[in-house]
Amino acid sequence: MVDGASAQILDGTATAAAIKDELRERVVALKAKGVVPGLGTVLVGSDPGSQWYVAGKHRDCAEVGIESIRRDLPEDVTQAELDAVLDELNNDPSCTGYIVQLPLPKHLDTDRVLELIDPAKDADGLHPTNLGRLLLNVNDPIETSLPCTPRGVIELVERHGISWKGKNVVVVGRGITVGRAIGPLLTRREYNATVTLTHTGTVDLDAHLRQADVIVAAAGVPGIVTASAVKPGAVVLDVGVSRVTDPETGKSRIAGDVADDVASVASWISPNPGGVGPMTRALLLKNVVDSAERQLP
Ligand SMILES: Nc1nc2c(c(=O)[nH]1)N[C@@H](CN(C=O)c1ccc(C(=O)N[C@@H](CCC(=O)O)C(=O)O)cc1)CN2
Repeated sequence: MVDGASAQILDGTATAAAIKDELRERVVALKAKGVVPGLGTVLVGSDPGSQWYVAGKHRDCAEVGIESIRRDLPEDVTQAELDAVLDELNNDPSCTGYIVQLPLPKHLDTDRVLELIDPAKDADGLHPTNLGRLLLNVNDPIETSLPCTPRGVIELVERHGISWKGKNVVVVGRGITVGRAIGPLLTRREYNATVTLTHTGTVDLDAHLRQADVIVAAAGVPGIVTASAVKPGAVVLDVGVSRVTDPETGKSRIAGDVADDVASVASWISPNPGGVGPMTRALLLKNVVDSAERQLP
């Protein structure tokens, strides 16, 4: 965008609401065939952000008719006690899929926890088997869950009539939930994008960004993507979530990875909040419904 114009909005709130409407109908059809989808959540500790996300997941489930099971554990839960809860959910037939809210307190072993989730019940798509299947491309068509945020980013763009085909995509951030997982998806023949994975150690990040038709900013570094590094007309997705304290008000707020002035250069931009976050939640529900449908005889 140029001449004082502002980018169009990739509206995650409205798109997530449309996805939930579709899921509601699919849940009704599943129940008519005797399959009741149920999402479990495991929350350790009392981090306000994590509590808010988990409460949101249960509200979302109620909205579309998915049953939900909640396991809230104290901050000082032992690894053995947590392992036992995972074992219980793995063996609970009413729980068709579940997630462990991340991050976990430091004394717990996140890799072990993700490995203990039954891959068939891994609603986040973060079990090593499921991430491996994504890399090996055996999960195409989808047979087990794919990570929710990458799926959310892809659908948010497509549902605004924008094709990924032939696009040069620059991803910023190498985390497991977004950065590392989105490349293997977007390079599938179905999307045919070309993906460059950059990160906070990349030399001359801005030079990479200037080549991008689409930027997926998921580094968790407030304002790392600035207008001067964005090609006019690029599509920009802000996935970053950092909590910062406003020096003027003293209040805490969410800061994304994309600086405000990028809206004057990009053609489309996802707001934050209201962009990728609601899509992450909607795609979690979609993972649960997809996996319940795979259980149909
Ligand atoms: N097990 C997982 N843990 C975490 C994941 C995940 O996908 N699986 N992602 C994030 C947290 N997250 C979901 O769990 C999440 C983050 C943000 C939002 C969201 O809707 N955000 C709102 C703004 C919220 C606010 O103002 O605080 C928005 O973007 O509009 C949903 C889900 C880390 N952990």
